[in-house]
Amino acid sequence: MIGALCGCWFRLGGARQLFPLSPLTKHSAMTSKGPEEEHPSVTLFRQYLRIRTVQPKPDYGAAVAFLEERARQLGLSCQKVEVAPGYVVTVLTWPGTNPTLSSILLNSHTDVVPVFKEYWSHDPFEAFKDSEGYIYARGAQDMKCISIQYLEAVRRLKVEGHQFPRTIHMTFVPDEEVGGHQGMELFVQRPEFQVLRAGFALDEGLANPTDAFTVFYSERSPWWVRITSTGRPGHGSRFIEDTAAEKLHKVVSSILAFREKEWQRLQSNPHLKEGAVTSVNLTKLEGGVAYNVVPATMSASFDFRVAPDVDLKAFEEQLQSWCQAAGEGVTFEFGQKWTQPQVTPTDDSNPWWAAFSGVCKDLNLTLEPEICPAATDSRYLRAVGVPALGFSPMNRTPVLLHDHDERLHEAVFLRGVDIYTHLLPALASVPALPSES
Ligand SMILES: CSCC[C@H](NC(C)=O)C(=O)O
Ligand SMILES: [Zn+2]
Ligand SMILES: [Zn+2]
Repeated sequence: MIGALCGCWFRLGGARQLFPLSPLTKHSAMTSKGPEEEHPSVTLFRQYLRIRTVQPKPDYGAAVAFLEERARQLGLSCQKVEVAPGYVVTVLTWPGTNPTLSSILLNSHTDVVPVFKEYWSHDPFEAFKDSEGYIYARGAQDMKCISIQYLEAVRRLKVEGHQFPRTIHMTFVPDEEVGGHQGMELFVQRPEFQVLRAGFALDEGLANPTDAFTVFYSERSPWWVRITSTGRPGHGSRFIEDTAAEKLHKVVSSILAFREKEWQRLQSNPHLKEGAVTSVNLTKLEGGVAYNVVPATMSASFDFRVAPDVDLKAFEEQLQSWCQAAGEGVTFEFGQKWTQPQVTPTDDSNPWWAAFSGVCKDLNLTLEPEICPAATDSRYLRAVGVPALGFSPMNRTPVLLHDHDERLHEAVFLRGVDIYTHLLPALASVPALPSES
């Protein structure tokens, strides 16, 4: 029964027949009627979504076991690299026919962000599918869909008997949602990573509510800055001079004025996208012990996201001068400071981009190349010289990552499998680069 229906689904997803139903309202036409009719790729996706890899205590063991089983089913080798105690990077490899060429790295993270269960319409770890075909789950968009799409695209291509010159590695990494410090940041420094000889990587992007697909070619640099102001303490009833609060207020005003300037720059230029300007938010205020005690120390924490074209040395000097202008005893420290922003070229001088965008053009997909406003594991890959694109093939889909009721329509998910089924042959067949001959 399932086999017969699978055949039907595969024909629907065949080459050049991608999503023949154009408007979003036609999603329901590709919806399964009941569990017995569900596409097996969707069933696999829902199984993966049920694994509780939720921060701050992800069940990584269950995810790794799931991936090992996928490797077994697909006939792929599976390597486990423990980059820190309990933090395993799982690598599934489909060898290419020409081992002298660099490889394609398909990256996804296994962890997901926490939920506020009371705000969800369905249990976020049940992977409930409603009658229209929407799958509700934490990780449905970010980014368990992509892990399964990679696996299912590879499975289809292998079943069809394809082989490509370049090796394809699928890396499944932990810890991304808390910064990747125990995941990709360590992995790229390991000999096991060097051995992969990654020439190009795909990683996560973002859903796009329009007909177009977002693709990230760079990221803003996260700078988390804590400003500490010290001043004269005393009784809350007095006019004390040189207080910590007064000086902190000055710095906060300078930074919020800068925020306003960047916001206006974004608003007034329709060619600029959010990732192209520097953003900042005041995210923490700390200090004080009682209403009537003027504290000697107060601090403010900011989440800066610095655009990739900003001179970082000059930007740090700007921070310094805002603090100095506020008075004596105002200092800053970094909670996070990324200083290696890289841009993956999006013109035909980059053969990886030519292959990626060429497939999208053939499939009639409109791309919106942008700078990622947030930070993903792509930054670690680009920093070690691997060009990377952030791509989550979800158009006509509201951006619901990290949100309540994160969900993805099964037809969009399946179309994503089709898209990778076309992308992988092109990327894994990019001819030898000058550096490889
Ligand atoms: C800077 S480490 C934290 C990483 C996190 N990534 C995402 C995608 O939300 C962020 O940008 O805040
Ligand atoms: Zn993510
Ligand atoms: Zn995330």
